[in-house]
Order: sequence, then C-alpha cells, then structure tokens
Amino acid sequence: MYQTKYFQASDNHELAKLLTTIFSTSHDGLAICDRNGYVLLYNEAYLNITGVPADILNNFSFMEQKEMHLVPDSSAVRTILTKQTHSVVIDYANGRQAINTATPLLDANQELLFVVGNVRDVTELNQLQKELEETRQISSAYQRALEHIQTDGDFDEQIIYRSGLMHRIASLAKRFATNDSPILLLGESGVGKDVMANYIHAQSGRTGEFIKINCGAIPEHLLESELFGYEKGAFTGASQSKEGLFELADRGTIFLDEIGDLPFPLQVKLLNVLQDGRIRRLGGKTSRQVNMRIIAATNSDLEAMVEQKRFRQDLFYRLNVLSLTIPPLRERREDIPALIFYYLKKLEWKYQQEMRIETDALEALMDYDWPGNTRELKNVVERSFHMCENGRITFDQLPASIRNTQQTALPLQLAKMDELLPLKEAVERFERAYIQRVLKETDTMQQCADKLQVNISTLVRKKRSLGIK
Ligand SMILES: Nc1ncnc2c1ncn2[C@@H]1O[C@H](COP(=O)(O)OP(=O)(O)OP(=O)(O)O)[C@@H](O)[C@H]1O
Repeated sequence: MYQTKYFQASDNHELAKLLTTIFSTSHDGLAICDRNGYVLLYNEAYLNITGVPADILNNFSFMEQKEMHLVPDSSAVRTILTKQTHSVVIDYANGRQAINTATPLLDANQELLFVVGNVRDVTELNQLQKELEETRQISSAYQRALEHIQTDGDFDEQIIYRSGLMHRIASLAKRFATNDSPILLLGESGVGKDVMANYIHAQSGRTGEFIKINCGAIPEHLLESELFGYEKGAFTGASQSKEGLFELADRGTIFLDEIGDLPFPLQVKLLNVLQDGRIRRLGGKTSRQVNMRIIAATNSDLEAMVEQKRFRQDLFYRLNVLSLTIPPLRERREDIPALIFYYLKKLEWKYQQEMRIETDALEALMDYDWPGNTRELKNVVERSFHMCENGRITFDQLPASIRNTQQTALPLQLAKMDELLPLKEAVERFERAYIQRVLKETDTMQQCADKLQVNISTLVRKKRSLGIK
C-alpha cells in the first residue's frame, strides 16, 4: 500500500470506515478467512461473481465448500495448506469465470492468521475474446462463401458446401459429368438432388438443354405423351404432332425427379430408351436416336421397392450404374453456416439491406437437425430475415422448433435409452441430468433451488449424492 504525506486517519474507527467502504465498493470479489478456512468477511461482489450463496459462506469453510463441490476449486484452500500465495482460474457453476487469488497473512512466528482472497471476474473479457474469434470465423466463412459465389457466377446453379463429405460428392459428380451413363441421385427430400442434377449438367459440357420432369406430379396417361411426344392423330385431341421431353433434351440432360413414382408400364419404356438411346413418339412408325444424358432422383428406398415388385429390377440396375447419395444436412453440419451466409447474402442483395446474425442464433441453427434439410434451412433464413429488427437476426426470432432443440434433447435422450435400468438408477440419471441443466441455465445456486422449488440445502445434498461437480 502506498500512502502520501497527507493521509492521517484520526482514529481506528475512521480507518475501519474507510477500509469498509473500499471493501464493499470493490468490483473484485473479496473474502477473508481464518486459518481453518472459515469466512470472516466478504463483499457483495464475491457473492455475485462466485454465485456461492451467503448462507453457504456463513456456515461452511472453504474446505467444506470444496469438498461438497459447491466450488470447483479454491485458492484459499491451497494457501491454507502451503502458506503461499496461489492463483487459480475457476469456472463457477453460474457460468462466470474468475481469477481467484489467495494471499496469506502471517504472524511474527510465520503462523497463518488470515487468508485474503481476491476474485477477479474475467467472464466478459473471455466472452469478448470468444466473440471476436467467432466473428473472425464467421467473417471468414462469409468471405469464403462470397468467393465461391463470385467465382462460380450464377446464383441458382450453386452448390454451397464446406464439408469434406460434400466436397467428395461434388468431385465425384464432376467426374461423372463428363460421360454419358445414367446417374441416380439418392437422398432425403430437400438435400439438393435437384441442385446436383443442374450442377452435373453444367459441368458436362453438353450444349443442349437441361429438362426436368417430376414423374410423380403428372398423371400416368399424360406422362407418356410428355416424355415421348406424339404424332398427329395418335389419340383423340392430337391435332398436331408434338416433340416429347426426351427429344427436347437432345444433346442435353433430362432429369427424372421422383423416379420411384414412374408408373410400371413406363418403366419398361424407359428401360428400352436407356438400352438403345432411341425413342418413338406415340402413334409414330419410326424411332429416332436421341443423345441425352439421363439423371434420375428419388428419396424413396428403390431397393425396397424392387423387393416389393413396385420398381423393375432391370431398370434399377440400369439407372444405378453411377449413383450419388447426398447425405442429410445433420450429417454435414459444417455446411450449415456456409448455406446460411449464402442465403443471407442473396437476400441482402435482393432487398439492399445488411443483415447480421447473432452468435447464439447461429449456434441454435447449427445444433438443429433439419428434417427438411436445405429446403427448410432456406425457408428459416428467409423468414428470419423478414422478421428481424435492426438488421440483426436474434435467437428469439427463430422458430420455436429450433429454439426448443435444447429443451427436447433431454426426454429424447431418455427415450433413446435402450438398456433397462433399475428404477432407482434411472431416476438418479434423470435427476443428475436435470439438475445439471438447470444449474447451467441459472446464475446462482439460490436461483437454481428456486427454479427446482427445493431449498438450497436440499440442492446441496442432492448435488453431493449425485456427484454433480
Ligand atoms: N448445396 C446446396 N447449395 C445451395 N442450395 C441448395 C443446396 N442444396 C439444396 N439447396 C436448395 O435447397 C432447396 C431444396 O433443394 P432440392 O430441390 O435440390 O432438393 P431435393 O433433394 O431435390 O428435394 P426433393 O427430393 O424434395 O425434390 C432448393 O431451394 C435448393 O436451391
């Protein structure tokens, strides 16, 4: 301590008052204990930073608090044992992180009188550092997404990915693109089969058109004439002849989406086209050669359909020469931020409005399982873009299904428990997980006890018996 020549405390009372003011207004937590670790004095900041409730400090020594796992560590305990100054970084149960320093005060015989503990909250500092790091990562993801968008040009033909898994699939697609064999694209709805088909066509160097038809969306009797075309008079109403989609796709690509819905009679016809590359219009007498690439896609289990005799085995083998399975988004989570930034960028350009996404919102989007895959993600980003205020997408604006991922995780995990346990153990597991979750969501033990509607000593006992640190 430094003292100027002007300092003169008139008596001990005045000095005590001065020290009390310093003690109670300090932003650092301060706690003084005796040689047995019993707390003698502490300030408000100590309670706020550590989250240890006053009645615990008043009744339990630092050793007992550590033993009961009320605090993860204690520099005071180390100082009592060694009579040396100790500093430790502690992550308290309330989520705060602090540098906890204990200094011994020794008497003339080098015996320990008191330990002075100082707790400096570094949560915000670390949080700022973490956010800075995240912002750096986000902006580099942004940058990479932008570079990708800029180099590949047309927005609508983009396949956005960052995962190694998609990288391998896209490389394979690029290799497949250059030959003429049929390609079968498999994967859940919304994973990007359509986008992949477009990409393959764009990479193929084929000069003709990319023609898409959804085999499940057109009634059977129309589908045949759509695909093969017809000659004048082929059926009532055929007043003129018309080219079919196969012919239109000459020198290009035809994309048969939902191939599993192709009616059985048409499956034979498609097989013939695949075998000889020739088509004959309805009512036509001659067939003509077409040079088209066939890409088929489905989210059904075609092999199961073959077994159930709902899909021809020979056609399945013919289509399945080159197949690509696009994994669901939840199996390639690195793609999620890249897709989010890609869609945000598109919207920013369209609406000429800058948009930022807060870290916790981004984290929630990355944790979510996306049953509707990229299609669902695109809709969520678009909805959030329009709902947000002040150019920031926040966690609260996300759909409830995404916000609740964390909350539903616990019952789901329990639902997935396949071993049968004695009831007592099962209840204990649940209690442990539940208390840990509420501890995470609250700042102090008191708040946690209030949420659980138990008193704090019950909570302390439970934590101890369940081995919660
Ligand atoms: N890798 C990707 N990059 C950019 N956009 C994507 C990507 N994957 C999917 N999308 C977008 O997600 C939406 C759904 O994709 P797509 O229609 O290709 O899925 P799908 O697998 O063909 O679905 P379905 O089986 O229902 O037809 C589209 O708007 C598409 O632009």
